[in-house]
Amino acid sequence: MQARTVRDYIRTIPDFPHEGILFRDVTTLFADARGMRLCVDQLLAPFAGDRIDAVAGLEARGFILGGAVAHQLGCGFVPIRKKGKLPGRTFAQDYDLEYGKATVEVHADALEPGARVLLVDDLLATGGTARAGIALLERLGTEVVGCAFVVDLPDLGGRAALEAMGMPVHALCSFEGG
Ligand SMILES: O=P(O)(O)OC[C@H]1O[C@H](OP(=O)(O)OP(=O)(O)O)[C@H](O)[C@@H]1O
Ligand SMILES: Nc1ncnc2[nH]cnc12
Repeated sequence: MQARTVRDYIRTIPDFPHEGILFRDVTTLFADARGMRLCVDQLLAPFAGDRIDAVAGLEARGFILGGAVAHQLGCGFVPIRKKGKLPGRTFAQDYDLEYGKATVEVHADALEPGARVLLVDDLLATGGTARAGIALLERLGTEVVGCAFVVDLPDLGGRAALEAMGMPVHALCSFEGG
């Protein structure tokens, strides 16, 4: 039977990358033409009436979605990368992950102050990555109009943390229990 919803295309792999983690694998969603189309359309739907000047995506899976969303909107794409990958002058932000610690960076001249930016990633877990991305975008003087994710893991608290900051959060599906 044909998969119907975005959630149906996502594969769960237990114990990756560590024992006890249920890894929600979006490669099976991205590999499907209809799945990708559903993702891009649904990620944008709540922001249809908003002015969006740019899309920012979080490395790595947020690049795949963010590029497609930016193309659909007809605006530019700004990568928020793991430490040490961007060649120009950067701002950096440390953060905690569900399984580890990391640092993300953005080019200091990536966007004009006042630009209205949509932040895109594949998955929201603790929200540490998204909060680091928002902090970088705000350091550039931009306004983050919202965050759009394919997957929310509500038990890990990311949505609650973002909403407590007053950030609009849009997720296409959720998995209870991590
Ligand atoms: O809400 P959080 O707890 O911060 O977790 C969510 C982040 O974790 C995953 O990326 P990961 O850091 O595994 O990097 P990758 O996309 O480069 O594999 C996912 O793609 C999000 O970016
Ligand atoms: N459970 C999970 N599945 C996929 N990516 C993740 N990033 C953080 N937690 C994850």
